[in-house]
Amino acid sequence: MAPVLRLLDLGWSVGGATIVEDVSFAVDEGEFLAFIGPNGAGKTSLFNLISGLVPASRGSIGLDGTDITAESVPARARRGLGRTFQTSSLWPAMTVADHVRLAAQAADGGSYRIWRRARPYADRVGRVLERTGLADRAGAVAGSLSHGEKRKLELAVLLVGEPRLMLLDEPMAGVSAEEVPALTALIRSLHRDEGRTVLMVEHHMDVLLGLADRLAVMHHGTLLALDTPAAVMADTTVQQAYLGEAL
Ligand SMILES: Nc1ncnc2c1ncn2[C@@H]1O[C@H](COP(=O)(O)OP(=O)(O)OP(=O)(O)O)[C@@H](O)[C@H]1O
Repeated sequence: MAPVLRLLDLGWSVGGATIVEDVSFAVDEGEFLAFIGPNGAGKTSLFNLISGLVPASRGSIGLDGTDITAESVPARARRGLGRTFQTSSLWPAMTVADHVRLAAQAADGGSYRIWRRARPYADRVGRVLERTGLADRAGAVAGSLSHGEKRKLELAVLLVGEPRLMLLDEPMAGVSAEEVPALTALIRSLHRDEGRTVLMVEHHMDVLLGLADRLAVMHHGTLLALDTPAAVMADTTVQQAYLGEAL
């Protein structure tokens, strides 16, 4: 079986600086691969390359055996690749349900036209809000949500497009300690119960240990290690890269 995603010598340079360098790895269907690494290591840049937000300077990206290196963000999304962002991408004055409805319209190839009729999307929106635990917040504006609810809404916006491969960039960022377990359980369920392939950047190892099949360590734009969590944590090169800090 071909891997879902295959990166080969992927690189990105901007303004004379090399941000991502010679990154190669493959991800199998249904796998959960987590990315760790110090600030500025290139994790978000790598996600930008995979999702098509920035063009690759070198190397290639294959999805289901097709070379998508030159494809646009929407073309990749149509193939089932979706992502969330490290910083919140919500409209504070728009309701939870409208966020998901507009994302559904966009996923159907429509535009983000706010005046389009809501009814055809009601069932789909309802299902996604139920799935993400936001059904009772459907009429609330995004600005009134807790940080954890905002992260769930970002997942709902992603899920309504039915991605098979989800890139989650620090989905716990800004979330209170009390809200982390529910969000972790939701992400685990999207992976284990629905079989979605997940790539996730996360700084908190305690969150990742119950989720990730493999850990990828980024350092200065390169892939320093890629292995099971236990093997990565025992890797002396990784330990040195973190200057003795506990992972
Ligand atoms: N558009 C850009 N132009 C110039 N430099 C950039 C650009 N985007 C990112 N960088 C630089 O590339 C490096 C990697 O950034 P990136 O955000 O990918 O790291 P990261 O591992 O995701 O960090 P963090 O954990 O802080 O989110 C940083 O030094 C950053 O300043």
